[in-house]
Amino acid sequence: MRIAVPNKGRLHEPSEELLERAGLHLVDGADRQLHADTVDPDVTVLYARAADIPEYVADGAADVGITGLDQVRESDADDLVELRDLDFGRCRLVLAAPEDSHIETVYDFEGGRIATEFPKITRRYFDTVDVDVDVTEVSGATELTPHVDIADGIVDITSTGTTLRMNRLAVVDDVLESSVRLFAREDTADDEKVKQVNTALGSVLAAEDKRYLMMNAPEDALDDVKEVLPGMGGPTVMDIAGSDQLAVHAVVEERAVFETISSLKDVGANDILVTEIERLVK
Ligand SMILES: Nc1ncnc2c1ncn2[C@@H]1O[C@H](COP(=O)(O)OP(=O)(O)OP(=O)(O)O)[C@@H](O)[C@H]1O
Ligand SMILES: O=P(O)(O)OC[C@H]1O[C@H](OP(=O)(O)OP(=O)(O)O)[C@H](O)[C@@H]1O
Ligand SMILES: [Mg+2]
Repeated sequence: MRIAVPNKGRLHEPSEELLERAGLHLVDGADRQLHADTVDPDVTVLYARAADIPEYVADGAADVGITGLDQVRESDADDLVELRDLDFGRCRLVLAAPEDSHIETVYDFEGGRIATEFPKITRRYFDTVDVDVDVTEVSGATELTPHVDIADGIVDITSTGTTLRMNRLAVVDDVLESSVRLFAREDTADDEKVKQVNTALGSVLAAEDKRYLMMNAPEDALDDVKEVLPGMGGPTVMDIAGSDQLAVHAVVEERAVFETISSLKDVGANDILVTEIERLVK
Protein backbone atom coordinates (compact mmCIF):
# COMPACT_ATOMS: atom_id res chain seq x y z
CA MET A 1 0.00 0.00 0.00
CA ARG A 2 1.41 3.38 -0.96
CA ILE A 3 0.64 6.70 0.75
CA ALA A 4 1.33 9.91 -1.18
CA VAL A 5 2.62 12.65 1.13
CA PRO A 6 3.64 16.29 0.35
CA ASN A 7 7.37 16.38 -0.36
CA LYS A 8 7.85 20.02 0.70
CA GLY A 9 5.95 23.14 1.61
CA ARG A 10 4.00 23.70 4.78
CA LEU A 11 2.18 20.36 4.67
CA HIS A 12 5.32 18.20 4.50
CA GLU A 13 6.41 18.21 8.14
CA PRO A 14 3.00 17.91 9.80
CA SER A 15 2.09 15.03 7.45
CA GLU A 16 5.25 13.11 8.32
CA GLU A 17 4.78 13.86 12.00
CA LEU A 18 1.24 12.50 11.89
CA LEU A 19 2.40 9.25 10.26
CA GLU A 20 5.12 8.90 12.90
CA ARG A 21 2.67 9.50 15.74
CA ALA A 22 0.32 6.94 14.21
CA GLY A 23 3.12 4.39 14.53
CA LEU A 24 3.96 4.33 10.84
CA HIS A 25 7.60 5.20 11.47
CA LEU A 26 9.52 6.13 8.38
CA VAL A 27 12.61 4.10 7.66
CA ASP A 28 15.39 6.14 6.10
CA GLY A 29 16.29 4.92 2.66
CA ALA A 30 18.88 6.28 0.27
CA ASP A 31 16.17 7.92 -1.84
CA ARG A 32 14.06 9.42 0.95
CA GLN A 33 13.39 12.30 -1.47
CA LEU A 34 11.26 10.03 -3.64
CA HIS A 35 9.91 7.40 -1.33
CA ALA A 36 10.40 5.86 2.08
CA ASP A 37 9.65 2.54 3.69
CA THR A 38 7.78 2.37 6.96
CA VAL A 39 8.01 -0.09 9.84
CA ASP A 40 5.07 -1.85 8.22
CA PRO A 41 6.54 -3.77 5.26
CA ASP A 42 3.20 -3.41 3.44
CA VAL A 43 3.13 0.40 3.68
CA THR A 44 5.43 2.75 1.75
CA VAL A 45 5.43 6.52 1.39
CA LEU A 46 5.63 8.31 -1.95
CA TYR A 47 6.67 11.97 -1.83
CA ALA A 48 4.96 14.32 -4.28
CA ARG A 49 3.96 17.96 -4.62
CA ALA A 50 0.82 18.78 -2.66
CA ALA A 51 -0.91 19.76 -5.92
CA ASP A 52 -0.01 16.49 -7.70
CA ILE A 53 -1.16 14.12 -4.96
CA PRO A 54 -4.82 13.82 -6.03
CA GLU A 55 -3.68 12.80 -9.54
CA TYR A 56 -1.20 10.30 -8.14
CA VAL A 57 -3.97 8.61 -6.18
CA ALA A 58 -6.45 8.76 -9.07
CA ASP A 59 -3.88 7.25 -11.47
CA GLY A 60 -2.92 4.47 -9.09
CA ALA A 61 0.65 5.64 -8.41
CA ALA A 62 -0.50 5.74 -4.78
CA ASP A 63 -3.44 4.12 -2.99
CA VAL A 64 -4.17 6.91 -0.52
CA GLY A 65 -3.10 10.53 -0.35
CA ILE A 66 -2.61 13.28 2.21
CA THR A 67 -3.16 16.82 0.93
CA GLY A 68 -5.38 19.88 1.18
CA LEU A 69 -9.03 19.74 0.14
CA ASP A 70 -8.28 22.73 -2.10
CA GLN A 71 -5.84 20.56 -4.06
CA VAL A 72 -8.33 17.71 -4.31
CA ARG A 73 -11.03 20.06 -5.61
CA GLU A 74 -8.63 21.68 -8.07
CA SER A 75 -7.57 18.35 -9.55
CA ASP A 76 -9.25 16.58 -12.44
CA ALA A 77 -9.58 13.43 -10.38
CA ASP A 78 -13.22 12.62 -9.79
CA ASP A 79 -13.28 9.11 -8.33
CA LEU A 80 -11.61 10.13 -5.05
CA VAL A 81 -13.19 9.34 -1.70
CA GLU A 82 -12.45 11.38 1.39
CA LEU A 83 -11.63 9.12 4.33
CA ARG A 84 -10.83 11.62 7.07
CA ASP A 85 -10.31 15.29 7.90
CA LEU A 86 -6.78 15.33 9.35
CA ASP A 87 -7.39 18.67 11.04
CA PHE A 88 -4.31 20.63 9.97
CA GLY A 89 -3.52 23.01 7.10
CA ARG A 90 -6.76 24.84 7.83
CA CYS A 91 -7.28 27.76 5.48
CA ARG A 92 -9.93 29.48 3.39
CA LEU A 93 -10.00 30.12 -0.32
CA VAL A 94 -11.45 33.59 -0.65
CA LEU A 95 -12.41 36.03 -3.35
CA ALA A 96 -10.67 39.35 -2.62
CA ALA A 97 -10.42 42.80 -4.19
CA PRO A 98 -8.31 45.91 -3.47
CA GLU A 99 -9.55 47.75 -0.36
CA ASP A 100 -9.81 51.00 -2.32
CA SER A 101 -11.81 49.52 -5.21
CA HIS A 102 -15.58 49.88 -5.60
CA ILE A 103 -16.05 46.13 -5.49
CA GLU A 104 -18.31 45.05 -2.66
CA THR A 105 -19.95 41.84 -3.82
CA VAL A 106 -19.13 39.08 -6.28
CA TYR A 107 -21.61 40.63 -8.76
CA ASP A 108 -19.39 43.71 -9.06
CA PHE A 109 -16.85 41.47 -10.84
CA GLU A 110 -19.12 40.95 -13.89
CA GLY A 111 -16.94 41.22 -17.01
CA GLY A 112 -13.79 41.52 -14.85
CA ARG A 113 -10.53 39.60 -14.50
CA ILE A 114 -9.59 37.21 -11.69
CA ALA A 115 -6.08 35.87 -11.04
CA THR A 116 -5.65 32.63 -9.11
CA GLU A 117 -3.61 29.49 -8.56
CA PHE A 118 -6.96 27.65 -8.51
CA PRO A 119 -8.57 28.24 -11.92
CA LYS A 120 -10.94 25.27 -11.82
CA ILE A 121 -12.34 26.03 -8.38
CA THR A 122 -12.60 29.70 -9.40
CA ARG A 123 -14.48 29.01 -12.64
CA ARG A 124 -16.85 26.67 -10.86
CA TYR A 125 -17.48 29.28 -8.18
CA PHE A 126 -18.26 32.04 -10.71
CA ASP A 127 -20.47 29.64 -12.68
CA THR A 128 -22.46 28.93 -9.53
CA VAL A 129 -23.14 32.60 -8.90
CA ASP A 130 -23.61 33.16 -12.65
CA VAL A 131 -21.06 35.96 -12.97
CA ASP A 132 -18.99 36.15 -16.15
CA VAL A 133 -15.27 36.75 -15.54
CA ASP A 134 -11.95 36.11 -17.22
CA VAL A 135 -9.86 33.73 -15.08
CA THR A 136 -6.06 33.95 -15.38
CA GLU A 137 -3.93 31.23 -13.82
CA VAL A 138 -0.83 32.43 -11.97
CA SER A 139 1.69 30.26 -10.12
CA GLY A 140 2.31 32.42 -7.06
CA ALA A 141 2.33 35.94 -5.61
CA THR A 142 -1.34 36.15 -6.58
CA GLU A 143 -1.91 39.00 -4.12
CA LEU A 144 0.20 41.35 -6.23
CA THR A 145 -1.78 40.95 -9.46
CA PRO A 146 -4.56 43.51 -8.72
CA HIS A 147 -1.87 46.14 -8.09
CA VAL A 148 -0.12 45.63 -11.43
CA ASP A 149 -3.33 45.72 -13.49
CA ILE A 150 -3.34 42.03 -14.29
CA ALA A 151 -6.55 41.39 -12.38
CA ASP A 152 -9.46 43.13 -10.68
CA GLY A 153 -9.56 40.52 -7.95
CA ILE A 154 -8.08 37.24 -6.82
CA VAL A 155 -9.12 33.88 -5.45
CA ASP A 156 -6.43 32.82 -3.02
CA ILE A 157 -5.64 31.08 0.23
CA THR A 158 -5.81 32.94 3.51
CA SER A 159 -5.43 31.79 7.09
CA THR A 160 -4.27 34.59 9.40
CA GLY A 161 -5.21 37.28 6.85
CA THR A 162 -1.75 38.88 7.08
CA THR A 163 -0.90 38.54 3.39
CA LEU A 164 -4.21 40.05 2.27
CA ARG A 165 -3.80 42.96 4.69
CA MET A 166 -0.21 43.57 3.63
CA ASN A 167 -1.41 43.78 0.04
CA ARG A 168 -4.39 46.01 0.93
CA LEU A 169 -6.94 43.45 -0.23
CA ALA A 170 -10.34 42.85 1.33
CA VAL A 171 -12.32 39.59 1.35
CA VAL A 172 -15.42 39.80 -0.86
CA ASP A 173 -16.67 36.22 -0.47
CA ASP A 174 -15.72 32.77 0.84
CA VAL A 175 -15.09 30.21 -1.89
CA LEU A 176 -13.91 27.11 0.01
CA GLU A 177 -12.97 26.03 3.53
CA SER A 178 -10.01 23.71 3.33
CA SER A 179 -7.96 21.45 5.57
CA VAL A 180 -5.79 18.44 4.95
CA ARG A 181 -7.67 15.24 4.16
CA LEU A 182 -6.83 11.57 3.86
CA PHE A 183 -8.38 10.29 0.68
CA ALA A 184 -8.41 7.17 -1.47
CA ARG A 185 -9.81 5.95 -4.77
CA GLU A 186 -13.24 4.39 -4.82
CA ASP A 187 -11.63 0.99 -5.45
CA THR A 188 -9.07 1.27 -2.61
CA ALA A 189 -11.23 2.90 0.06
CA ASP A 190 -12.33 -0.44 1.52
CA ASP A 191 -8.96 -2.22 1.40
CA GLU A 192 -7.98 -3.72 4.74
CA LYS A 193 -4.63 -1.89 4.79
CA VAL A 194 -6.23 1.42 3.88
CA LYS A 195 -8.68 0.99 6.74
CA GLN A 196 -5.80 0.18 9.11
CA VAL A 197 -3.96 3.35 8.15
CA ASN A 198 -7.15 5.39 8.47
CA THR A 199 -7.79 3.96 11.95
CA ALA A 200 -4.19 4.64 13.02
CA LEU A 201 -4.35 8.28 11.88
CA GLY A 202 -7.76 8.68 13.50
CA SER A 203 -6.43 7.32 16.78
CA VAL A 204 -3.84 10.11 16.92
CA LEU A 205 -6.48 12.77 16.30
CA ALA A 206 -8.83 11.22 18.86
CA ALA A 207 -6.10 11.33 21.52
CA GLU A 208 -5.02 14.90 20.83
CA ASP A 209 -7.62 16.64 22.97
CA LYS A 210 -7.66 14.00 25.70
CA ARG A 211 -5.53 13.50 28.83
CA TYR A 212 -5.01 10.48 31.03
CA LEU A 213 -5.54 11.20 34.72
CA MET A 214 -4.15 8.96 37.47
CA MET A 215 -4.71 9.55 41.17
CA ASN A 216 -5.04 7.97 44.55
CA ALA A 217 -8.17 8.37 46.62
CA PRO A 218 -9.44 7.06 49.97
CA GLU A 219 -12.07 4.33 49.52
CA ASP A 220 -14.82 6.43 51.07
CA ALA A 221 -14.17 9.20 48.52
CA LEU A 222 -14.67 6.92 45.52
CA ASP A 223 -18.29 7.86 44.84
CA ASP A 224 -17.44 11.56 44.87
CA VAL A 225 -14.39 10.99 42.66
CA LYS A 226 -16.53 9.07 40.15
CA GLU A 227 -19.02 11.91 40.19
CA VAL A 228 -16.29 14.40 39.23
CA LEU A 229 -14.76 12.23 36.50
CA PRO A 230 -16.69 12.38 33.26
CA GLY A 231 -14.31 9.65 31.90
CA MET A 232 -15.19 7.49 28.91
CA GLY A 233 -17.13 4.56 30.29
CA GLY A 234 -16.27 5.46 33.88
CA PRO A 235 -12.87 5.39 35.59
CA THR A 236 -10.70 2.32 36.18
CA VAL A 237 -10.38 1.61 39.89
CA MET A 238 -7.60 -0.56 41.37
CA ASP A 239 -6.56 -1.63 44.85
CA ILE A 240 -3.15 -0.49 46.04
CA ALA A 241 -1.34 -3.27 47.91
CA GLY A 242 -0.90 -2.50 51.61
CA SER A 243 -2.85 0.75 51.46
CA ASP A 244 -6.38 1.78 52.23
CA GLN A 245 -6.32 4.04 49.21
CA LEU A 246 -7.47 3.20 45.70
CA ALA A 247 -5.80 4.06 42.40
CA VAL A 248 -8.18 5.70 39.95
CA HIS A 249 -7.45 6.21 36.24
CA ALA A 250 -9.58 8.04 33.70
CA VAL A 251 -9.49 9.69 30.28
CA VAL A 252 -10.77 13.27 30.29
CA GLU A 253 -11.13 16.10 27.80
CA GLU A 254 -8.04 18.31 27.85
CA ARG A 255 -10.08 21.46 28.32
CA ALA A 256 -11.76 19.96 31.39
CA VAL A 257 -8.47 18.99 33.11
CA PHE A 258 -7.95 22.24 35.04
CA GLU A 259 -11.39 22.25 36.62
CA THR A 260 -11.47 18.50 37.14
CA ILE A 261 -8.24 18.54 39.15
CA SER A 262 -9.56 21.20 41.53
CA SER A 263 -12.76 19.23 42.05
CA LEU A 264 -10.82 15.98 42.54
CA LYS A 265 -8.67 17.55 45.25
CA ASP A 266 -11.78 18.97 46.92
CA VAL A 267 -13.28 15.49 47.27
CA GLY A 268 -10.06 13.97 48.63
CA ALA A 269 -8.05 12.68 45.65
CA ASN A 270 -4.26 13.03 45.93
CA ASP A 271 -1.05 12.38 43.97
CA ILE A 272 -2.83 13.32 40.74
CA LEU A 273 -0.86 12.72 37.54
CA VAL A 274 -1.85 14.12 34.13
CA THR A 275 -0.28 12.60 31.01
CA GLU A 276 -0.76 12.94 27.29
CA ILE A 277 -2.20 10.05 25.32
CA GLU A 278 -0.42 8.99 22.15
CA ARG A 279 -3.28 7.18 20.50
CA LEU A 280 -6.83 6.25 21.31
CA VAL A 281 -8.39 3.40 19.34
CA LYS A 282 -12.08 2.98 20.00
N1 LIG B 1 -1.49 30.07 4.88
C1 LIG B 1 -1.91 28.82 4.93
N2 LIG B 1 -2.47 28.34 6.06
C2 LIG B 1 -2.89 27.07 6.13
N3 LIG B 1 -2.81 26.19 5.11
C3 LIG B 1 -2.26 26.61 3.98
C4 LIG B 1 -1.78 27.93 3.83
N4 LIG B 1 -1.26 28.05 2.61
C5 LIG B 1 -1.42 26.85 2.01
N5 LIG B 1 -2.03 25.98 2.83
C6 LIG B 1 -2.37 24.59 2.52
O1 LIG B 1 -1.18 23.93 2.15
C7 LIG B 1 -1.27 23.46 0.82
C8 LIG B 1 0.07 23.55 0.18
O2 LIG B 1 0.60 24.84 0.31
P1 LIG B 1 2.16 25.09 0.28
O3 LIG B 1 2.33 26.55 0.24
O4 LIG B 1 2.83 24.33 1.33
O5 LIG B 1 2.52 24.38 -1.02
P2 LIG B 1 2.84 25.00 -2.36
O6 LIG B 1 2.70 26.49 -2.30
O7 LIG B 1 2.08 24.22 -3.35
O8 LIG B 1 4.37 24.58 -2.35
P3 LIG B 1 5.39 24.72 -3.46
O9 LIG B 1 4.82 25.72 -4.43
O10 LIG B 1 6.57 25.19 -2.70
O11 LIG B 1 5.54 23.32 -3.97
C9 LIG B 1 -2.34 24.33 0.20
O12 LIG B 1 -2.90 23.68 -0.91
C10 LIG B 1 -3.31 24.50 1.34
O13 LIG B 1 -4.13 23.34 1.46
O1 LIG C 1 -3.42 34.55 5.57
P1 LIG C 1 -1.96 34.25 5.70
O2 LIG C 1 -1.61 33.65 7.02
O3 LIG C 1 -1.11 35.45 5.38
O4 LIG C 1 -1.61 33.10 4.64
C1 LIG C 1 -1.88 33.25 3.28
C2 LIG C 1 -0.68 32.99 2.44
O5 LIG C 1 -0.16 31.69 2.71
C3 LIG C 1 0.09 31.03 1.46
O6 LIG C 1 1.33 31.38 0.96
P2 LIG C 1 2.68 30.64 1.45
O7 LIG C 1 3.13 31.22 2.75
O8 LIG C 1 2.48 29.17 1.43
O9 LIG C 1 3.74 31.06 0.37
P3 LIG C 1 3.80 30.61 -1.18
O10 LIG C 1 3.07 31.71 -1.91
O11 LIG C 1 5.23 30.57 -1.46
O12 LIG C 1 3.14 29.29 -1.33
C4 LIG C 1 -0.98 31.59 0.55
O13 LIG C 1 -0.64 31.44 -0.81
C5 LIG C 1 -1.08 33.03 0.98
O14 LIG C 1 -0.22 33.85 0.25
MG1 LIG D 1 2.12 28.13 -0.51
